Amino acid sequence: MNTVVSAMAMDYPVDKLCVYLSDDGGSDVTLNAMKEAWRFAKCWVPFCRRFGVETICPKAYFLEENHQKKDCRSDFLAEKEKVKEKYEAFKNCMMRIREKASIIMTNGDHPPLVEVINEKGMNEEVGDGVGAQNVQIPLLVYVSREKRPSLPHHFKAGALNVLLRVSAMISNSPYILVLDCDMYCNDSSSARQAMCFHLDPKMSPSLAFVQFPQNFHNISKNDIYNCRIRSLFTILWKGMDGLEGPCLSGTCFYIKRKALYGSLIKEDVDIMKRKQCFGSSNDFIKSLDRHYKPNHSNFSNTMLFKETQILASCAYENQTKWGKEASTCPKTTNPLHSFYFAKATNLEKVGFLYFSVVEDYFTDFINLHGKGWISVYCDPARPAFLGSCTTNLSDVLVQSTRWGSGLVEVAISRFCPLLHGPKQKEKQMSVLERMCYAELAFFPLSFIPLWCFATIPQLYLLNGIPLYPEVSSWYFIVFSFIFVSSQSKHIQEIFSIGGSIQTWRNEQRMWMIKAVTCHLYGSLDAFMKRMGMREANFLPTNKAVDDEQQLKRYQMDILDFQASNMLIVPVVTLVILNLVCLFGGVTRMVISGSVNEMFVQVGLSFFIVSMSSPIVEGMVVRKDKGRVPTSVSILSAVISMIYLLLGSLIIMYW
Ligand SMILES: O=c1ccn([C@@H]2O[C@H](COP(=O)(O)OP(=O)(O)O[C@H]3O[C@H](CO)[C@@H](O)[C@H](O)[C@H]3O)[C@@H](O)[C@H]2O)c(=O)[nH]1
Ligand SMILES: [Mn+2]
Repeated sequence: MNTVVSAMAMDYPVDKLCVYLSDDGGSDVTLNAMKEAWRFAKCWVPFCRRFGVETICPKAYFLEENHQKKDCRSDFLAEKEKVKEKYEAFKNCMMRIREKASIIMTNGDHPPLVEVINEKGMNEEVGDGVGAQNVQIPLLVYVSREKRPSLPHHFKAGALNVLLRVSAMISNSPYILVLDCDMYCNDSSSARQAMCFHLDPKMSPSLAFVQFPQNFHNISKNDIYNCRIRSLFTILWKGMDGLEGPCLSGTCFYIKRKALYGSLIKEDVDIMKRKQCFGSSNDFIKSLDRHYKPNHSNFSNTMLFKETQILASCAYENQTKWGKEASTCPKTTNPLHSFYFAKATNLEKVGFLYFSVVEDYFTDFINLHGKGWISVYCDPARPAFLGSCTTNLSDVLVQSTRWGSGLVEVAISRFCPLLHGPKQKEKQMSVLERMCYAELAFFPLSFIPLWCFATIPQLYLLNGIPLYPEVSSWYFIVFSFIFVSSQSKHIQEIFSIGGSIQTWRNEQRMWMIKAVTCHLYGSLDAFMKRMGMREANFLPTNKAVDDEQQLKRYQMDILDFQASNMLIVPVVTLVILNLVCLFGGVTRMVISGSVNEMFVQVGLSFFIVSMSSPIVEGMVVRKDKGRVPTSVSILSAVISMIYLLLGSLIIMYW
């Protein structure tokens, strides 16, 4: 509800701002809460506007109240007290709504419901005090699309497409801000900032979206899990901004509605063709017209109401081009065949695309940048939006697995960024921009070299067999140059944004952990999907923190190893393996005096072990609930022993 209220309080003409909330759970709790939020907005919005409040998210505003610069105007103080009271009442109301609700299982089986929130149906107990009755606030709309267990709903992309259609009927604004439910607006001027780009006559015709970085309000001091995804938002996106613009990042972007509709909105396209593409709704087709002005005061009008229900139904997208295209390709196992098929047909596709669970990346690559649109990165000093980051290892790994799976899925499909090209007459993406997309799609495959580096040199080290050049050899310089330069690049990047050596260690560690777990599983998942052995799924990240202890550990920068065995065991196994080999290898090296030959292997193991010190600590020193469970340590030790034993036997007798 803070997301909703903060969006409504943005500094933008009231009649041009409409807020839609998509409730995939289809729950009464959300709808009732929204009605209360609307009521609270009636005093919050005028308050923000009148006093130029910067922190427009009420929760954040009242939390930081004590740190604000003192504004002592008496009318402000009086008003603020009143608003605060209302806010408390609003909070209590939320509690009551939540308590009243029985345990609702969102079973993914409910009809569509679109409702414009307004006075009607509200039990009138307010009306006093602040921001009297007749204040104008932005329109607020609740949208819950139809869901049926047997029909695919395409996760977030599906929800966004329903929002696109429904909003076309009610407000049809040409620019849309997309926000995840775990983010809120932190700067009232972000819409105006974005419009500076969208209305710039030079770039406007080809500009598809303005991307803001994802920032988080709950990141711990040292960011042990690298939740801020530093390399994307501070390096890669800025670099791409120098080409044709950053990649769509799922949230915090202002997109041009037209960019998502494709080329079929050109005026000369006939209506039948449009219907084939956009579906059968006449009203929706009408909304594509440049001069169409919806009239939402008409919403009570049953016709409009009925139309939105149809647009939010499961069946609406059948035989249309919403989100798909991939399905029009005949099933074939020959990737080259399907690749050429795609080139030949290159069908129009509209909205957010369904092919991959990283709908943002894929939609952008195929439909936006892939079609010659550009984007802009806007990273103002005051974060425009703030979100909740994942605060425990388990969530981080689950989320990264999903990303890994979605990206590799694209990399190994006919949409592979290195192969897929647009039609001749469309504008081509530059080679460099394309390489950025390829790097994103392929990076999860780094699990292959990382697994090798973490297991093979160690096995040979233990057996006293050198694999790398001796320190005195010239080739040694090549190896050390690569290692040192890549690490210095990383360190330089971090220092340039004011990070510390601690940040560098955390990022290195998380990179290794993710590579050996998430990226391995994500890639396997993608390969299995490709072979038809698995269906797409989207595990949303936790939205509520219910383990206080866990949160405390996060805030104290202590790793929390409460996660499924599947995610933890590979990591612990590799750490034990490296510890054992480092110990054995160094002993052997000292005894036989083979420092010269074994230096690189010892160095590699030492590097891995030193980066993993918190894991070793979690195994042997810590006693709290977040430590590495003893059963995991034992299992991992057994696995690494088996590996070393079998490996050594093979080396000896091969
Ligand atoms: O079936 C679904 C699944 C998700 N969502 C929404 O999608 C958003 C993102 O989901 P979340 O669970 O927060 O996932 P994250 O891993 O935090 O999301 C990141 O990764 C996604 C792609 O995997 C991007 O779309 C997001 O913008 C990006 O923040 C949320 O608002 C969800 O409500 C739906 O509406 N329907
Ligand atoms: Mn999220």
